[in-house]
Amino acid sequence: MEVHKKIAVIGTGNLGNAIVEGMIESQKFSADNIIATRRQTHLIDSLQQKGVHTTSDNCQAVRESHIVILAVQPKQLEQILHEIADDLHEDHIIVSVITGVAIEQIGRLLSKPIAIVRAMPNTAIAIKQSMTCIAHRNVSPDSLSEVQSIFDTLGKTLIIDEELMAAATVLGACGIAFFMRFIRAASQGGIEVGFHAEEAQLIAAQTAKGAASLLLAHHTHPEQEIDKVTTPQGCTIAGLNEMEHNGLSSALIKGVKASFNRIADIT
Ligand SMILES: NC(=O)C1=CN([C@@H]2O[C@H](COP(=O)(O)OP(=O)(O)OC[C@H]3O[C@@H](n4cnc5c(N)ncnc54)[C@H](OP(=O)(O)O)[C@@H]3O)[C@@H](O)[C@H]2O)C=CC1
Ligand SMILES: O=C(O)[C@@H]1CCC=N1
Repeated sequence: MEVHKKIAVIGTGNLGNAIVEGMIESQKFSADNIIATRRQTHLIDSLQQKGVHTTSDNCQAVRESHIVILAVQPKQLEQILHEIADDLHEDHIIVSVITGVAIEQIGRLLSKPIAIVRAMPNTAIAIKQSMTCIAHRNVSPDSLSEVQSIFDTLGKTLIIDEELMAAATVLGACGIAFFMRFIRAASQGGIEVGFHAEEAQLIAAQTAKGAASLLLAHHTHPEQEIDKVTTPQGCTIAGLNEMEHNGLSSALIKGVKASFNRIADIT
């Protein structure tokens, strides 16, 4: 489905940039219909070269758009809302990808009846492979499906209760960094056992993609797929058990919980 509505991304940093890149890559959005803002606009010249309208004028971006994606850091939100409040009207849909800020908080800061949806994508949105969790309160079915269809073109989506948004952030958004670190460690191991760095990374990354794809295609539990790899008295079980003796699963679970606990301190 093509998206013809004008979309403003307020705060085109790491995530905002990935969102815009994904929209362009998908060819479902015309670059003409995307307005990307940040104060240092020269840092998004690459988007401008692809036809995106770039500006530091958040109010103009809001006036010219229908959907407003807020992608600034949590500490920058209040000032942004103050700045754009007068230009927001009831036909706008706000999509906040900001960590740790509730819909109710945004609504209170705006004190206007505007549809607000929270979305939690990850940086794989740049290549249309995001996992995006979406939460809303009292948004019309049409507005919700409009927002969901945007993220559907950029990966997979799941509608969740807002209470689960912090958990979604950790598992889905921070998860990109967690899996990257796993791939880096696997690559480093691969170098120890004989590969050049680029070869080791290719093997580790494609293998990680294959493992994830198996779960998504078969709808199996990871242990079922592990059982198919662990030949009796073989090298896989020897390696896996050594990793577990050193706390692999425990470290990952503790890391997820540490990230989750940090979200409560963000705002
Ligand atoms: N990075 C990620 O993987 C994910 C991030 N998030 C959330 O997304 C949000 C953004 O994170 P991230 O992209 O990492 O952070 P960044 O700091 O990279 O991006 C924030 C951007 O906002 C811009 N900005 C700040 N103030 C203004 C302003 N007054 N007007 C316009 N633009 C402004 C900054 O640019 P400049 O200084 O030039 O104005 C900056 O590029 C956060 O709330 C984060 O929690 C959610 C999921 C994943
Ligand atoms: O690290 C952060 O706070 C943000 C939220 C999820 C990914 N990056």
